[in-house]
Amino acid sequence: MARHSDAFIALPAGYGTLDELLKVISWEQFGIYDKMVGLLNMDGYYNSLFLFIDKATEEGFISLNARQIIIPTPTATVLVKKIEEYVPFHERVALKLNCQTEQQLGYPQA
Ligand SMILES: C/C(=C\CNc1ncnc2c1ncn2[C@@H]1O[C@H](COP(=O)(O)O)[C@@H](O)[C@H]1O)CO
Repeated sequence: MARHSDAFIALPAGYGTLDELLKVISWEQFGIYDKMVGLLNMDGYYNSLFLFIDKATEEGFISLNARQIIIPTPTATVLVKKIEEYVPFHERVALKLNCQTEQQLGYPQA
């Protein structure tokens, strides 16, 4: 399913959504996908997650390039606009993996 998607978005939710969100961010980090990862940060729901991500970036656990993978938006309207305007840029990722590697790692197939 991920392979056929135009973008990944997460709405305010719980563990299951966080699981999927962090997974696609990780895939993007390794260059498996280069699709927009949008977060509907309605009423600042995910502000504390961004505080954590910024701390991890400051501490060097997340690269500055990888920090930019996730794109927060305050409303659904802005989220859709950002998806329409999104331009992929692979240079932000540290390592480019291909589909064969993806299969070897056991990532889900479409
Ligand atoms: C095996 C995989 C994922 C397992 N998790 C889920 N699978 C399917 N549907 C899910 C999963 N986690 C949540 N959901 C659905 O999303 C709703 C929101 O959940 P959240 O925990 O509040 O984010 C929930 O109601 C479920 O319908 C593959 O990676």
